Amino acid sequence: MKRIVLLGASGSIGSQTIDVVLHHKDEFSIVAVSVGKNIEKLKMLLAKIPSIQHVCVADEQVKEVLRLEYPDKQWYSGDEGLQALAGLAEYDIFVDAVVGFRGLLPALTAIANHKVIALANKESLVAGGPLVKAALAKHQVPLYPIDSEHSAIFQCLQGNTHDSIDKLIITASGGSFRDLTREQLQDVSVEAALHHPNWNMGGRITIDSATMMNKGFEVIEAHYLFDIPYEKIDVLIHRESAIHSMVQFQDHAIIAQIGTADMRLPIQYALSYPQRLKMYNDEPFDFGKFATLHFEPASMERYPLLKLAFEVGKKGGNLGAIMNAADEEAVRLFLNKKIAFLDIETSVIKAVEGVRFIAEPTLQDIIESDAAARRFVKDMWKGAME
Ligand SMILES: NC(=O)C1=CN([C@@H]2O[C@H](COP(=O)(O)OP(=O)(O)OC[C@H]3O[C@@H](n4cnc5c(N)ncnc54)[C@H](OP(=O)(O)O)[C@@H]3O)[C@@H](O)[C@H]2O)C=CC1
Ligand SMILES: CC(=O)[C@@H](O)[C@H](O)COP(=O)(O)O
Ligand SMILES: [Mn+2]
Repeated sequence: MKRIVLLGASGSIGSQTIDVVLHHKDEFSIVAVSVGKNIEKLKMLLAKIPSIQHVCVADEQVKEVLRLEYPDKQWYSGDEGLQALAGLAEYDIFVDAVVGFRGLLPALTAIANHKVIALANKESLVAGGPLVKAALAKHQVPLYPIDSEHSAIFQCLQGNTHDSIDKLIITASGGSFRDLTREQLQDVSVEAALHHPNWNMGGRITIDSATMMNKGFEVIEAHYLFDIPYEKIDVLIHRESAIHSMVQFQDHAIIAQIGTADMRLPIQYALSYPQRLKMYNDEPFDFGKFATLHFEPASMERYPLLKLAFEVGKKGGNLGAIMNAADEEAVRLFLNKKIAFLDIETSVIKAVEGVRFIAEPTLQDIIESDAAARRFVKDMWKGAME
């Protein structure tokens, strides 16, 4: 029985992780969860999953109220609470499914605590890739990707050596606005942006898919996860999201992982690796629904944030932290209808140019760069927020 600590239990990945766990009760149990503000969902989880002993919520006062209601649980709050869950002794797998930069410190704590990492929180690698890699090596801890493309690549690599890889081919749906020109992006709505063609996900990542910031993050994530130089990572637009990514080998063989657009497979594989468990929904991929698959190289002109991510990845330093933080703030402003869709790109590009570059950042530098990039974007749009 593998015991799981799950950050972000109320979110899209969190909910699907719980679904996987509850369908494999002999394999997994959840001992700790965190949510942000969704207390209704938390109460539902506590009623349904008695094995949960430790609970973290975002707000300290909310925690105190819940402590009185559920005195048999251990309660935590805020970012310190997330780290406390990561540092618990009695568990096996740390599932990082909280959104944003706040996933980084708990990931580092869980690694230092010698727990197996199942990583959905790609921001940890975008902002702190070298720190995460160094910690994994130091503590000899495995990390399994949950992100669908990286799970696909991880699956394609099974049984193949690193030196046999020619390149990674990361597929991209193109996002909510893939059929619009850049001119047509001027005044698109939040509601339209939140309508992803193939996946049902949290708000931030859905907007990131539309700007292709998500794909840029995934390029950096792949660079760190698989130790592959940026020159050997391609992005291919594939509208159907049937092929979740591919690896081209030295002999030009290409291995692809195909499946329904359903995160329960990558989540389950990260939890059960190296085993493959039965998928309980019994809805295997239906080739009849995918008679034609489309492929097209991703245009760097159409998607400037994808271009920026390659540049940021190659320059390294604190630029990943700056890019992620600026994007987090800009997406929040867009979702709150304070800025327009294309202002997200402007915010991120200007923050990457404007916030001080540090070539070899410490963890403290990364934390400060994150804060500086957020201030930069807030200052940029001060007028819009009043
Ligand atoms: N959704 C997907 O299919 C995929 C997601 N990912 C990655 O997985 C991660 C999670 O994404 P997703 O599940 O879509 O996101 P969601 O927005 O659906 O969920 C985010 C989770 O983080 C919690 N959270 C938000 N703010 C805070 C806070 N201030 N303090 C503590 N917890 C907080 C939310 O809590 P609450 O709602 O209670 O406020 C929720 O549990 C991201 O890093 C994303 O990039 C990667 C691949 C696919
Ligand atoms: C499900 C998943 O892994 C997301 O990151 C997904 O990749 C988003 O789709 P696109 O970024 O390809 O639009
Ligand atoms: Mn992905």
